[in-house]
Amino acid sequence: MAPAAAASASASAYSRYILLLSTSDHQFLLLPVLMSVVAVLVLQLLRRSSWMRKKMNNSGGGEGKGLPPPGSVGLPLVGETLRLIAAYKTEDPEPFIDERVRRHGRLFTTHVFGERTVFSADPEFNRVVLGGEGRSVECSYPSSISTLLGRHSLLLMRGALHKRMHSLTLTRLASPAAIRDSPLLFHIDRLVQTTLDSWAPQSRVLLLDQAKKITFELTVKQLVSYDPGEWTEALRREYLLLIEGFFSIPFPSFLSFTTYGRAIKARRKVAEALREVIRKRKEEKMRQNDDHDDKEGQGRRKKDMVAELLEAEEGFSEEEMVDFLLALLVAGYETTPTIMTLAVKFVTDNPPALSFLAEEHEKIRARKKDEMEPLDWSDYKSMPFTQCVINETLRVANIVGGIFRRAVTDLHFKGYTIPKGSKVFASFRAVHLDPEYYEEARTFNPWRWQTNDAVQQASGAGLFTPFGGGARLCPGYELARVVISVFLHHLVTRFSWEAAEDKLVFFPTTRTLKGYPINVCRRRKSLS
Ligand code: HEM
Repeated sequence: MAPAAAASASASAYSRYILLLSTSDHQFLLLPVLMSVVAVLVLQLLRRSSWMRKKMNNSGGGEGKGLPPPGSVGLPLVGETLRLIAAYKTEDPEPFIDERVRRHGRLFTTHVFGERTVFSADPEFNRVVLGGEGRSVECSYPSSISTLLGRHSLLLMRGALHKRMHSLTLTRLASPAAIRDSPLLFHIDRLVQTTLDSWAPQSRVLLLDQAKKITFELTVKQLVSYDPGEWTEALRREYLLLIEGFFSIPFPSFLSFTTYGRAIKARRKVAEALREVIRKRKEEKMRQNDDHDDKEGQGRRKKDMVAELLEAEEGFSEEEMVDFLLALLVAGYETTPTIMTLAVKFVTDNPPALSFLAEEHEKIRARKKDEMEPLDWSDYKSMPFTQCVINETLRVANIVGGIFRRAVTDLHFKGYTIPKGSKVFASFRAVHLDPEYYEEARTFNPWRWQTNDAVQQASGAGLFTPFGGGARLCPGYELARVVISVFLHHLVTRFSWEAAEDKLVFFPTTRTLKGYPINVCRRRKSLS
């Protein structure tokens, strides 16, 4: 989630503030609100005149200089935020973008979440934005979000350190080679099976909760090598409070009774727990270093993220390590489980896709010696239709709908000039659901990914970017696929289910309203 949650969370915090202002029992706020409206109007007039000056200067300028993209900035203060929220709270938010693309083209100006924003539904422009990280654009988060993430988190790092830590995360934690050559796939398989075995033979489960539990336990294992147990559960309880903070109004943190205040307190506790682990591991490492002949001890050394950080030549401080680990814990939490859940929802709603999927996994199971045998890398590589289901879920659900960036130079594109300092939103969703690029774009059709190289071609053209791209390409992209695949494997080979009534919404994040309750019926059990 991190980026997704962080982006949509900052959006959400602002929108809640706006919604609060618009309720009638807050008349005592009327005067300050009126004064702010007047101030904002004056500011907008001033800004407009500075844009006009820029326009005039540009009109005589060289090639590539031009006006900012056309559009509408809506109401003072709120801009088009309320319209956007209203659209994204429904099952069909597309008209919000369709309407503006029809009126202004794929690059348009709007005003959302407190700021004039250039909105891109253009795959070419999105490629420019993704590729321009650190040169023409950079990501920026509000301070309330940065405080929760920690200033040394990967999401907030820049420059050479970001490059180094991004590559470390990718190669050590989540690259195909890291997964293939380590016991990670075994751990994933075991965690999924243990969770599924904990379901009563006939029961109702909230699929999203179960998926979140699996991904949290897996990430803890990868970061600090702890197996599920009391420590992990206690950490998860604090962590859930922390996550809520991303979606709350950032009241001053000393107001500890507010959601944001509680989140800050929970962050301190999570950080303290991680700091303690780091200290213990430092002591262990020192003991092992003192005893050069302790071959057994060296063999016991853990190969997790803490080990990587302790061995890094940069010599990270405890605070840096804590921030880095904590943000990784946040990163996969909303995204992977939501895609796990929605993949199940979409195939449940599409019986031919479900039976195709089940057939693929039954074939894999049939090759196994016994029910308990975990999946291996070659099994994972023989799930072509599962990958189609995952791609199509990513395309249709768009858990990370797009990315916010700030232009650090003037951007010139198709005759427009986007002035330095502008906020830009590269919408992946708009491209993924554009009928110009996808046949029957708004229909779930996993078979569209069956042709050779369909993913590579679409990604290369900027038409399929669920994991972003460029320097900030999601380092968890393969890990997420593996976890979702293993989960689908065990679910479809061991259970049948019926889904209860639920509804898909897209604000403040993409999710089903009730967490997708399903009534499951066990067909067989693997672990005893
Ligand atoms: C289906 C699951 C996932 C999706 C759709 C997803 C999507 C994304 C996207 C679009 C970005 C780019 C954000 C930007 O450019 O601002 C990103 C970044 C990131 N993702 Fe993921 N992600 C997923 C799972 C994971 C997992 C499992 C991890 C854990 C390792 C992870 C860790 C991160 C990190 C650390 C970043 C920040 C990278 C940076 O700023 O350098 N993600 N993710």
